[in-house]
Amino acid sequence: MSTIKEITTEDEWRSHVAALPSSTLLIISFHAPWAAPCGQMATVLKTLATEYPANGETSWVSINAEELSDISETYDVTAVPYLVLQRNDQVLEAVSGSSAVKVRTAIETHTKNINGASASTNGVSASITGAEGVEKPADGEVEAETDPVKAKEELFKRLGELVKAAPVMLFMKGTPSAPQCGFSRQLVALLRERSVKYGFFNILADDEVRQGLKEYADWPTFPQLWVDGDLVGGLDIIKEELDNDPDFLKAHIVAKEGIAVA
Ligand SMILES: N[C@@H](CCC(=O)N[C@@H](CS)C(=O)NCC(=O)O)C(=O)O
Repeated sequence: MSTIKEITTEDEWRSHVAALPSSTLLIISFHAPWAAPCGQMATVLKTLATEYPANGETSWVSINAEELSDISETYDVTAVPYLVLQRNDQVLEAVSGSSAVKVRTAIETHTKNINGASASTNGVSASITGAEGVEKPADGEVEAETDPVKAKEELFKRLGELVKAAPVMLFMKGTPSAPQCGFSRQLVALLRERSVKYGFFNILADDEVRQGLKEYADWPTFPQLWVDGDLVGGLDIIKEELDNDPDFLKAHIVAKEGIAVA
C-alpha cells in the first residue's frame, strides 16, 4: 500500500526525485489549502494510491503550489488541483482540475505502459465535485440523464459546491490571464490591484454552469463574484461595494495573486 508524501522544501523535492529509479512513475499532486476541490482530490488520490503500490513502480507526492512556487512554476501550474505524471524526468501527462475519472485514467494509462496491464484490480467510485465536474455514482448518473428534475438537482448541487470552491470565487468569461470579455477583464484588474486571492471558473468552458448559474444565482450575467458561498454581484456591484467600503475584500488579501481553482 502506498502513501502520499507531502514535500515541504525544495531540498526534499530534489532528493526525492534524485532517489527515484528511472522506471518509477512519479505522481505529483499540486494543491492549495484554501481550495475545497483539493481536499476532495486528496481523498481520491489516497484511494488510488492504495491501488497502485509504491513498490518501485509508483511514487506519490503532494506539493503546496503556493508554498513551493518555484516547483509549481517549473510545471506551469496556474490552477489547482493539478496532477503531473512523470517518469525519468519526463512529464507524461498533466491533469488540471478535479475530475476523478481523468486522474484515474491517466494513472491507469501510464502504469499500463510499463506493466503491460493495469495495476488496478477494482474500480473506485470516488465521488468528487469541482470546477471540472461532478463524478456521479453510475445510478445517479442514469437517473439524472433521464429525469430533468434530478438533472437540475444534480446541477444545483454541483453549483452549490462550486461557488464555495474558494473563499472568493470569480465566475468569468475566459481566464484571468486571458479574459474573453471587458467586464470580466475589469473585475480581474480590480482584484489584482487589491491583491485579492481568488479562485476562478471559466464559464465559457462549460455551458451547463454558464446557464445554470444564472438561475441558481438569480443573476443573468457574468462576471459574478461569490464570497464565502454568497453572491456579491457583477462588476458594477463590486465597484460600488469598493467605493462604499474599500476594505470589503480585505480578509482575502494576500501578498501575491492566488492560484486558481481549475
Ligand atoms: N453590468 C454587468 C455587465 C456584465 C454583462 O452584461 N455581461 C454579459 C455580457 S459579457 C453576460 O454575461 N451575458 C450573459 C451571457 O453571456 O451568458 C456587470 O456589472 O457585471
